[in-house]
Amino acid sequence: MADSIISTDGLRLYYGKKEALHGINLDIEEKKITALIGPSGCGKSTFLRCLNRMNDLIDTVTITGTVKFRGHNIYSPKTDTVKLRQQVGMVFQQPNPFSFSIYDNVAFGLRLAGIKDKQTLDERVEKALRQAAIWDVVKDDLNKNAQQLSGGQQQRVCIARVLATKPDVILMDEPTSALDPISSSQIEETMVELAKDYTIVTVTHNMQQASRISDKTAFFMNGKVVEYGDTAQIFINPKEQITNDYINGNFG
Ligand SMILES: Nc1ncnc2c1ncn2[C@@H]1O[C@H](COP(=O)(O)OP(=O)(O)OP(=O)(O)O)[C@@H](O)[C@H]1O
Repeated sequence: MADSIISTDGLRLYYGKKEALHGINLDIEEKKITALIGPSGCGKSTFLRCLNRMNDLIDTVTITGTVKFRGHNIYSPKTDTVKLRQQVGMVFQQPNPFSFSIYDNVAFGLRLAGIKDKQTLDERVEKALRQAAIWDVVKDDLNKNAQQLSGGQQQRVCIARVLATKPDVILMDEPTSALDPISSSQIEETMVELAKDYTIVTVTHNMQQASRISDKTAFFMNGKVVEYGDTAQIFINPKEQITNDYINGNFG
């Protein structure tokens, strides 16, 4: 059996009194792409944000159950959330570079981690931009404001910003939905390349994207996982009729 890097057990999340996740048990396999699919409002983003404690930033949220990252419950009071978010980084739907230079965007997490040495910063920034497949485009323009790049380029800088801190897991919340088709397919290629070294969990509404790039798929409905398995099995031979109906666009 493949190794899981993250596993959730009985994970429940409440916004105030409303329960949005109803006891999720899911194992995320290392160095694979896992796609979270399901109709709008079923809890995909909420679940994704539980994996690096991003929901802590919302006051009304209560969480029960466990989320283990490499065997440690990340909801333990001992967890250093800054470190956790370096290990389990996040890329959002809207590219959100800070309004400062490309270099400073990518170096941001490194400086936060206390790295000051110029040569180390230069090396790590270059490596991250290469991994995000944008080094050749920006290498002569590192001082340019990142917000002046195209949407697809901005998203790559955001991916580089996450990669710079050497995460194990990259969470992606609809990372291509705000991009044009060419930029989207380029980001997809980058995701497949990155999955050789990193674990990726991605939320997507695009069934073709999920079937093209993911290894594993979890189908969510009403705050529960209806079905989870190898992407080929989920798309070709789902166990549940409702999964089949969703994948074939009968509702959504
Ligand atoms: N900050 C919040 N406060 C209160 N309720 C919320 C909050 N964020 C999400 N919800 C509710 O939790 C449920 C799950 O939302 P979530 O955004 O996780 O779904 P989703 O599957 O990612 O949806 P979409 O595909 O539309 O992005 C929904 O009913 C939503 O209204």
